[in-house]
Amino acid sequence: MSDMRIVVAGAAGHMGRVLVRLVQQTNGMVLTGATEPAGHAALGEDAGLLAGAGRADVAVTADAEAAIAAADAILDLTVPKASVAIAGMAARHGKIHICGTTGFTDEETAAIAAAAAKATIVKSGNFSLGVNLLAALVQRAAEALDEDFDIEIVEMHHNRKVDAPSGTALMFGEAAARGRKVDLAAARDSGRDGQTGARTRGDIGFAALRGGTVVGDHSVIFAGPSERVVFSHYAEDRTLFARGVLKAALWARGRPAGLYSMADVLGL
Ligand SMILES: NC(=O)C1=CN([C@@H]2O[C@H](COP(=O)(O)OP(=O)(O)OC[C@H]3O[C@@H](n4cnc5c(N)ncnc54)[C@H](OP(=O)(O)O)[C@@H]3O)[C@@H](O)[C@H]2O)C=CC1
Ligand SMILES: O=C(O)C1=N[C@H](C(=O)O)C[C@H](O)C1
Repeated sequence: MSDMRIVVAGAAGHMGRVLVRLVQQTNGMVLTGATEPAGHAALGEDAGLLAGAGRADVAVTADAEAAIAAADAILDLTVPKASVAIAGMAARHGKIHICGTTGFTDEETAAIAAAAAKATIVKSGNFSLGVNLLAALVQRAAEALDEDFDIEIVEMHHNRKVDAPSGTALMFGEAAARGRKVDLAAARDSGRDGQTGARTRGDIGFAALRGGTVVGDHSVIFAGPSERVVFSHYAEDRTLFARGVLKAALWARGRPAGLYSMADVLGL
C-alpha cells in the first residue's frame, strides 16, 4: 500500500508541531501539506523545520482546500471555526478528517456531524488511550453507583487554554451521564460561584483550573456517604495525544464516510 498522504492543520501550533514531527517519524505516512490561516507569520516556512524536526519540503500554506484535495487525511487540532471549515472540505473531497479540536458550540458540533455524511471523521476531545479507557470505566462506575454518589469532574490545564470545561472533562461527563441514563445538558453544573444553594442531587459538576504549563490533568470523583471513588488521568507529554491521532488516521483508511470516536478506533 502506498504511504498515506497527511496534511497537518495548524502546523505552527503546539499540537501541530508535535504532529508534524510524529508524521515524519512514522512509517506508512508522508507529510504532504501543512496549513495555517491567511496572514499567519508561519506561512511559507518549511513545516518540518518549524516543528524542530528535519526539513519536510512542505511549505505552510493558507490554501487548506488544495492541500486536502491532494492528500488522504487531515489532522486537525486547531480552533472550532477552522475545524468546521475543514470538515466541509473533507466532505467535498471525500477525505479523512481527524478532529481533536475542543470548545465547539452545539451548532458547530452538528455541522461536523453533517459533514460526516461524505467524509470519514474521527472526532474526540482526547486521543489518548488512557483517557478513552477511563471513560469506559467512568460509565461503568456511574451505572453501579447511584445518586447517593455525587459526580464531580475536575480538570487542570495550561494558562493558554481558551475553552472550559475541557473536551476531555465533557467526554467524562457524557460517559457518566450514559451510565446514569440521564442527559448531560440537563444534569450539568459548571462554574459555581457565590450563593449557589446546596448541591442538586444527580447533578454532574465541573470545575476548571488553569495555570502554568500543565498538559492536562483530569479527575472524576464519585463522592458518596463516607467514601469517595476517584478516577484520575495525568497527561505528561503532548506526544501522547499525537500518537492517538496518527493511530486514528491509519485506522480510518479505507473506512466508509461516517462519524467515529476514539472508542471505535480502540475497540472499547
Ligand atoms: N483531542 C485531543 O487529544 C487534544 C485536543 N487539543 C485541542 O487542540 C486544539 C489546539 O490546541 P493547541 O495546539 O494547544 O493550540 P495552539 O493555539 O497552540 O494551536 C492551534 C493552531 O491552529 C491555528 N489555526 C487557527 N485558525 C486556523 C485555520 N483556519 N487553519 C489552520 N490553522 C488554524 C492557530 O493559529 P494562530 O497562531 O493564529 O492562533 C494555531 O497555530 C485545542 O482545541 C485543544 O483543546 C489539544 C491537545 C489534545
Ligand atoms: O488544550 C489542551 O491542551 C488540551 N485539550 C484537550 C481537552 O480540552 O480536553 C485534551 C487535553 O486535555 C489537552
